[in-house]
Amino acid sequence: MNVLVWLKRDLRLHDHPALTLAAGLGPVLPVYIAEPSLWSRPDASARQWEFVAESLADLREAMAGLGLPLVIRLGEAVEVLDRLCRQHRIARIISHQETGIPADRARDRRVEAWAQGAGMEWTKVPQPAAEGDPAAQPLPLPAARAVPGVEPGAVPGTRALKLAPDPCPHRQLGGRTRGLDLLDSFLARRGEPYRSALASPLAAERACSRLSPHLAWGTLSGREVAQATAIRQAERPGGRWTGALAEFRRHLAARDRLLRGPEDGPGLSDHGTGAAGLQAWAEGETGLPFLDACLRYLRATGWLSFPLRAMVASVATGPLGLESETAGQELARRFTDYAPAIHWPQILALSGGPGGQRAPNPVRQGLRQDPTGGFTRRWLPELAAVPEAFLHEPWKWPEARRLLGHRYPEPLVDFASAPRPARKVPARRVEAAQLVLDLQAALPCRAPPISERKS
Ligand SMILES: Cc1cc2nc3c(=O)[nH]c(=O)nc-3n(C[C@H](O)[C@H](O)[C@H](O)COP(=O)(O)OP(=O)(O)OC[C@H]3O[C@@H](n4cnc5c(N)ncnc54)[C@H](O)[C@@H]3O)c2cc1C
Repeated sequence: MNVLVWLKRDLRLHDHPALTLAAGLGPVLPVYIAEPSLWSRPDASARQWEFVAESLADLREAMAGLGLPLVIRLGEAVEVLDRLCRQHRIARIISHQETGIPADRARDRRVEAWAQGAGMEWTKVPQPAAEGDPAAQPLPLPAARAVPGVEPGAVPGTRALKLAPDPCPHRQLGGRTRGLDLLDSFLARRGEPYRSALASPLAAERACSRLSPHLAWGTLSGREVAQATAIRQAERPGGRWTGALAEFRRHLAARDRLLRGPEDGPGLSDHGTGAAGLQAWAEGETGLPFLDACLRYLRATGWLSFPLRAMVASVATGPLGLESETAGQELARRFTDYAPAIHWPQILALSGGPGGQRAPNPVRQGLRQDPTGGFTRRWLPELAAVPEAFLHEPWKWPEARRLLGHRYPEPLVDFASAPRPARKVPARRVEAAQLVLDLQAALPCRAPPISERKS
């Protein structure tokens, strides 16, 4: 029986239950479909596609080593699957289960309707969980035979997908090899100060695992990352490692819970309010230096640590008054690691969900997390002349009139009098948001962004 394995956010060969199942049934045709209708959504971006394209090239090479050509097609899922199944006498399709936004689910419903009409069996298997059955080992490389004679097809470029230019000079690069290098260096060296470094913009870049795009697009499985961490824990490295590794596993478990939680996320049909603050916020031109530095860093790298994501999101939906969907879409496009099942519950939780989060004050955050201003100055060169004492509040600088309104904007909001957001959250979203709040409450860097409340 010829079996088609439909790859989506699982761009690897290792620990791949769908591929393992297929390999046991007969010759395999692994296919990735670049779907224009999904890549034209307002939460998709060229930086995400470029990461995926690099991961596909890496996967293609790894599969070639096993004699298994990776097939890549540009087109809508139903048409591509229909054509491949007819041309190559496919009897069954196997893929992983996904949590996603309504657009993904609508696509899945169309594929289900087609499969039913065509008499095609489509089996969806769960992605391996990071935590759960401790005896369940990551799956080894499958010994698969290929369906012969399939034209492999090229990896489409961003132009073919009509993605807008999205310069991201410090973006993380895709491919499993890079993911494994990050995992090794995190567990061997970088991760020791993980707990204390999360909130610091300078330290987090190195002390966080930086595995998120690899987990989001599946070049590594959560289970293999958790298992490698368990092996490191068994070595009892001691000192700060003990807390760091336990905390890291807790985050992997939180990811699992969100991926298995209620599917949610907005329809993404709403392009937002067009509020005047949107562009300033998105470009890092709000006049609040630490916030702007974080936003510009995100634009250039595609990544921010958890506490800083929480700050930029809650300032947007709180004091700046942006719609959560608008702000969430803007952030989603900037994140190379965009994962709807994680992203949207976070956005909802930070925009007035259970517990009604109040935005942290970026001035206070700047003074606390970047006291000498190294990070802020790096991303805001126009503040070079501002003395350290005024860097996070340049409007208090006696010579501010030389700067504000010319080379750097006046602050967009007066933070001291910013209102608390109050939005009604639909009941079906509450459970997902609550998971996020549980995690936030337990974060070691309690201090800054999320738990801070102004009197
Ligand atoms: C507003 C907002 C939006 C977010 N959007 C995304 C997103 O689109 N994609 C994404 O992967 N993460 C998202 N996160 C969660 C978190 O910020 C990132 O996973 C993390 O910063 C990625 O860096 P890292 O890989 O170095 O994480 P580490 O701290 O090293 O954690 C390891 C892994 O655990 C998972 N993880 C970490 N924190 C969380 C969390 N709070 N909830 C669920 N899983 C977590 C991630 O897969 C991460 O790669 C968001 C957080 C906020 C506040």
